Formats: sequence, structure tokens, C-alpha cells
Amino acid sequence: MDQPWSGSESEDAFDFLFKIILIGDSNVGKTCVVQSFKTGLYSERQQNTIGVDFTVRTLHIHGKRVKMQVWDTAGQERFRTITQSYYRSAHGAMIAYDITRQATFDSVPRWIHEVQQFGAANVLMALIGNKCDLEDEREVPFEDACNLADDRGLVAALETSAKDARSIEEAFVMIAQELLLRNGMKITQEDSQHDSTRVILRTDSRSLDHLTPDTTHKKSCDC
Ligand SMILES: Nc1nc2c(ncn2[C@@H]2O[C@H](COP(=O)(O)OP(=O)(O)OP(=O)(O)O)[C@@H](O)[C@H]2O)c(=O)[nH]1
Repeated sequence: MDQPWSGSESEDAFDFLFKIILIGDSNVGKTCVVQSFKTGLYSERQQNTIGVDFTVRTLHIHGKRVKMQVWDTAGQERFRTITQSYYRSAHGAMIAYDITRQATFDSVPRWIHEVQQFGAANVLMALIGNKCDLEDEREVPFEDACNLADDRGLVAALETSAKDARSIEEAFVMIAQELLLRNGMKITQEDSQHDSTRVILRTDSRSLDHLTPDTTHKKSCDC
């Protein structure tokens, strides 16, 4: 895995650069999640991702410019060889499933295995249950996602909706914060008062149990 470095890349200066890979079955909404994170907008998409797409957005967290380089991968099996080649350099992996399709949740262990097989040893993994605006069609209880995240050592389970932008920002901020902590940055409540981005307040503990409970770790969506 590359080390996150402090510096300047072209005209866009940053303090940290984190590479995040977004994986999961086809049509769970990965591209829409990334678009929502980048633009705040949602558009119905018909086209499946071919290979890998790349998006960048800089967050401002605790006075630091945190550049998030997000790799949106194709969920279709035929692109698997291409997408696997991107795992190695990722600092974080977001594993997405669709809360309205049990089969996409059943695939999550396979995606975790891929990260373990092809990613760096200490890559951070989070579980994203997308389409939580479709509560009436829910097939996957949130509790199942929490249990899976606990069992497999994932840092968090969140439910998101790209359609109404619910918890998308929080998901990426949470990952950025956890990566900052892993890179030795101490985050205090005082620091967070300078943020323009909504952040999860933490002490300097590395345990996720200290996260504000209504924003992440085992619940991030009001759906
Ligand atoms: N209701 C609802 N629909 C969504 C949401 N996110 C995505 N969709 C729809 O789900 C379908 C698939 O979305 P994509 O973002 O293309 O899915 P993907 O996971 O990137 O698919 P691949 O590129 O094949 O891997 C599209 O029709 C989207 O409009 C959401 O949060 N809510």
C-alpha cells in the first residue's frame, strides 16, 4: 500500500491522500454513491461501470485537507481481474450491498475475502448498505450487517441512500477520520470546531466504540 503523504499534487494541495476502493455486486449503487459524494446529486443510471472509474474530493477535517481518491469498481464478474489490480494500493475499502436484495449482502464475505487476498494487510474495511430510502423493499435487516461487521472485524456498518444523500458524507468522513487516526493524528473535540464538514467527534482513542453513536458504527442512517 502507498503511504499517505503530505504535499501538493498539481494545483490541488493536500495534507493527506487516502485511496478508497468501492466494491460490491453490480447495481448496488456504487457509482451513485460516489456521484453523491462528489456532487451531492443523484441521477438514475442505466449504464454499468466498465472496469474502474476514479473520483477525487478533498475533505476538510480537523484543519487538515484530506484528499479522498475514490475508485469506483465494476461489480460485474467479467471485470474482476481488472478491479482486483486496484486493491493493492487502497488504504480503505467500502463494501457496498443493496438493502433490498439479500443476494448482494450474501456476497459480502466474498468481497471481504477479495480485499484480504489482494489488498494490503492493514486495509480498513467498512460495510455500506445502500438504497435505504427503499425501506418498504428491505430484505436485509441492519442488525445482520452489524453482526457481520463485528464478526469480520470491519470498522463500521452504515446504511446510505445515494438517492437522497443520506449518510453518504458521513460514510466518507468516517473512513477519512479512521485513517487519520491510524496515521497518528489525534482528533479532539476542540479541533473539530474548526471543521466545515460535519464530523464524528472522537477522543484520541482508536476504539470505534467512542464514536458518536447516532452517526456511525452500527447505525448511520435514519431509514
Ligand atoms: N432507490 C435507490 N436507487 C439507487 C440508489 N443508488 C443507486 N440506485 C439505482 O441503482 C441502480 C444501479 O446503480 P449504479 O450506481 O449504477 O450501481 P453500481 O453498483 O455502480 O453498478 P455496477 O457499475 O454494475 O457495479 C441505478 O438504477 C440507480 O439509479 C439509492 O440510494 N436508492
